[in-house]
Amino acid sequence: MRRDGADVGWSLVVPLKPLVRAKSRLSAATGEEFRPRLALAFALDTVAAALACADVRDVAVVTDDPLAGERLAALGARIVPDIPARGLNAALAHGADAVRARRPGAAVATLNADLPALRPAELGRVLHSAAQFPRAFLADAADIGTTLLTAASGVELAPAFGGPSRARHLASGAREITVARVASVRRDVDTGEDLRAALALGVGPHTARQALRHPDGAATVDGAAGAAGAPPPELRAYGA
Ligand SMILES: Nc1nc2c(ncn2[C@@H]2O[C@H](COP(=O)(O)OP(=O)(O)OP(=O)(O)O)[C@@H](O)[C@H]2O)c(=O)[nH]1
Ligand SMILES: C=C(OP(=O)(O)O)C(=O)O
Repeated sequence: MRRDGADVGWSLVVPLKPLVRAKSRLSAATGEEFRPRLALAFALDTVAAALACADVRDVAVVTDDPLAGERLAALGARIVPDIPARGLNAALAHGADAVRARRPGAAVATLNADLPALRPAELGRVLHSAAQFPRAFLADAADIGTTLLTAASGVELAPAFGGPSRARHLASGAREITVARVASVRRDVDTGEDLRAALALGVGPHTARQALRHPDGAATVDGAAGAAGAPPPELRAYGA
């Protein structure tokens, strides 16, 4: 609550599967051992960048994973236990309910946990645009899925994620956000190719560290950095 009494700022809901099952489509590119570590790194970079966004008031992570819960709570996120075996949309509705149980007038935004290149200022631009509509969403980089869905104060979230969710969210009456210069908010990582695209944008420090540890990762990160010996852009603190 601001000093003038206004109840402002977005409450974010971030869903995260147990790490043992997360990012299954990445295992072909990264190997089974590395996949859960990367899934955790993506979530840490996503949540750290979200918490650094001036328009974000708080972040609730819906997860049953004990390690991820501990690490994300240490960043400042609230951990909401999942409803087991009900899937992503139930987890998101549950997270929004948990937020609004504490703050009934909350404006809620869901954000996927696989956005390792997320920039706080870009998330801010998306949220400013979303604030004009009762419900709004941002399509993923492939223009097929969704990375963010918002519901204004008093509006039901009604999430319809999974597969081609951009079309589903459009059909549900949510407004598509088309603001420019928000590539990092759309850059979800499901495959090895997506990971290379995120590294080229510049990922947060947790993902950068994992990429450097991976047998093939150092070459990828050096490639993204450009000049040999220069500090990779991925290792910089979050910038605009
Ligand atoms: N809490 C919770 N989060 C989920 C659930 N299913 C998916 N998610 C999260 O929702 C986002 C998008 O999920 P998916 O694309 O289905 O799963 P993923 O782990 O990212 O990738 P794949 O395993 O390759 O499908 C990610 O942040 C997931 O961790 C669920 O049942 N509960
Ligand atoms: C669940 C979704 O994401 P993903 O691309 O990770 O499957 C979605 O876009 O609705």
